[in-house]
This record gives sequence, structure tokens and C-alpha cells, in this order.
Amino acid sequence: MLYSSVTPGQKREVLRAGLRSGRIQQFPGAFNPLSARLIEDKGFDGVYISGAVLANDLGLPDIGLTTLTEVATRAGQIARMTDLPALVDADTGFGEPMNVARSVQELENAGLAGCHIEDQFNPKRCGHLDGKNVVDVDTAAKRIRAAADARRDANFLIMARTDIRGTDTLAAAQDRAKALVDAGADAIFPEAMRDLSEFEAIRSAVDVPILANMTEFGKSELFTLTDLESAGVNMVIYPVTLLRSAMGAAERTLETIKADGTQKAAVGSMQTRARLYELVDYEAYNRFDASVFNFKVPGGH
Ligand SMILES: C[C@](O)(C(=O)O)[C@H](CC(=O)O)C(=O)O
Ligand SMILES: [Mg+2]
Repeated sequence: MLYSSVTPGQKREVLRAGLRSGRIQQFPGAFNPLSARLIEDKGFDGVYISGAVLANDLGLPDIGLTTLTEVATRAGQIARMTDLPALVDADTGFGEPMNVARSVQELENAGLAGCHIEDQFNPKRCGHLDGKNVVDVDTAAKRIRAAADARRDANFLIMARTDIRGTDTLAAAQDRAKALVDAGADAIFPEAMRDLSEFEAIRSAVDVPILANMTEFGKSELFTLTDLESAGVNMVIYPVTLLRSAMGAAERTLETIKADGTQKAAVGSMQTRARLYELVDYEAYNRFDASVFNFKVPGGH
């Protein structure tokens, strides 16, 4: 009821343990706090909070327009509704290394278990589109060093994302990944890998956990969990999958209402009122109220 029953510190320990477990961790992207409850209910390992979803939800393209305040606030609202660890997309860290330090502390305060910070230039692009640019290795390393030094909880996960494969060779991506680990990254997110062998190449370059981004309509094939696990991937995200599914369903329902003059034909594919109430734990609030209103003062007053 109300919010998560474990502390952010405990969630960070769970995330660390999951990454050490040898079992690939699945993190679907929550597009709102309620969908985080659904992810937990279905038995996933954690919740991903996508920068693209956050921006798109506000009607904005994912080009670095959202602010630290917007991201920390929304990510905090999502993180607090689940006992699972939540990993948030911090884009380029919202500025220079000193801003990156502040970003990390705000995300820690918001109850996140970790974040990823990328080496793109501003304005950033979706990692699976063309026209990206990356900063030089020193600038990228400074961002990560600032992030790692700024955290107060040593378990807050600093993941470095590199977009360099979009503009350079696989060997350059391996070198960049190594440099980011040397700068203090706890994990690496190699963006826009072209095939499984590229994940394997990054795996062999570093000895920290690596993440695979299984975003639809992008540059990577949609590999199965088994494929990714055998390539040595430790965590997989499905960042925009639930937003795309929900928006697809919403669009079809709107078309049904337009065509039929009623939503009746769409009702069968809707989440029911009972299931919705289950997810918001309505019963627990009823019980809480009953105990307040049923309270009797001894002596009958
Ligand atoms: C992972 C990602 O950074 C995100 O914001 O979710 C995006 C996802 C997408 O646009 O499909 C990305 O740059 O890959
Ligand atoms: Mg993003």
C-alpha cells in the first residue's frame, strides 16, 4: 500500500546481487508508475525508466530537451511504486561534469538504484538513429568519474553508455568501453550493437556487467534472452516496448469508437476495473480506512 516496502539502499543491493548472479536481468521500461507495478507483478527483475519514453510522454522528441528536475521527479514517482530496483536513463548527465555530479545525487535522492550516462554530444539523438556524434574519450571519462565520485551510496550503479559504434569501429567501441570502466563505470551499455558477436566483443573487452538494448524498430535485431545470455550479456532492457504497446492499443480503441459509435468491441481487450484496482492495491486502502473508522474509545465514547 502507498509505496515500496523496501528502501532505495536495499534495492541497490538487489540490483548488484542480480548482476553478480550469472542470470541475465530483464528490465522492461515502465511508462508510468502504474506500469512499474505490472512489471513487478509479472516477475521481472527490475524496472527501466527510458529517457525516450519520458520525453515522448511529454510530446517531445528524445533529443535532450527534458530537464534533470523532470527526469528525477518522474523517475522517483515510478521507482517508489515498486520494490524492484529501477535503472534510469540520465542521457548525457544534464551538462558538464559538475552537473553530472548533481544529477547523480538527485537521482539517488529520488530512490533510483542506478543510472546510465552516455558519451553523446548535445543535442543527443536516439541511439538507434543516424546523425549521432560522440565526445572525445577524455570528456566521456570525466562525466563518468564525476558521476562515480558524487554518489553517497557506493551501491548506486553508474553505468556508462557508449554510442561510439554509430560513428566508429567495433575496436573503437571496445577501447571506449575499457576507458569508461577505468574512469569508474560499474557497468557498460554498448549502444546500437549490430549483431550478437558485437556484444561478445564488448564482453571480452571488459569485466563489468554489460547491457543489451532491445528496442524495436532500431539497429539491433530483437535477440532472445537465451541468445543474449550466451553472448555474456548481464542485463536486457525493453525501453519503449510498453509505451508502444499501450499507445498501439489506445489508437485501435479510438478507431473502434469512431467506427462503431461505441467502445463495446474494444472492451474485451481492456484491463478490467478489478485488475486495475488490484494493481493499485485498493483492498489495502479499504482495510486501512476500516480500521480508522471502526476505532472505538474504551468506555463507549
Ligand atoms: C534506450 C533509449 O536511450 C531510451 O531512452 O529508452 C533509446 C530507446 C529508443 O529510442 O528506442 C535509445 O536511444 O536507444
Ligand atoms: Mg535514452
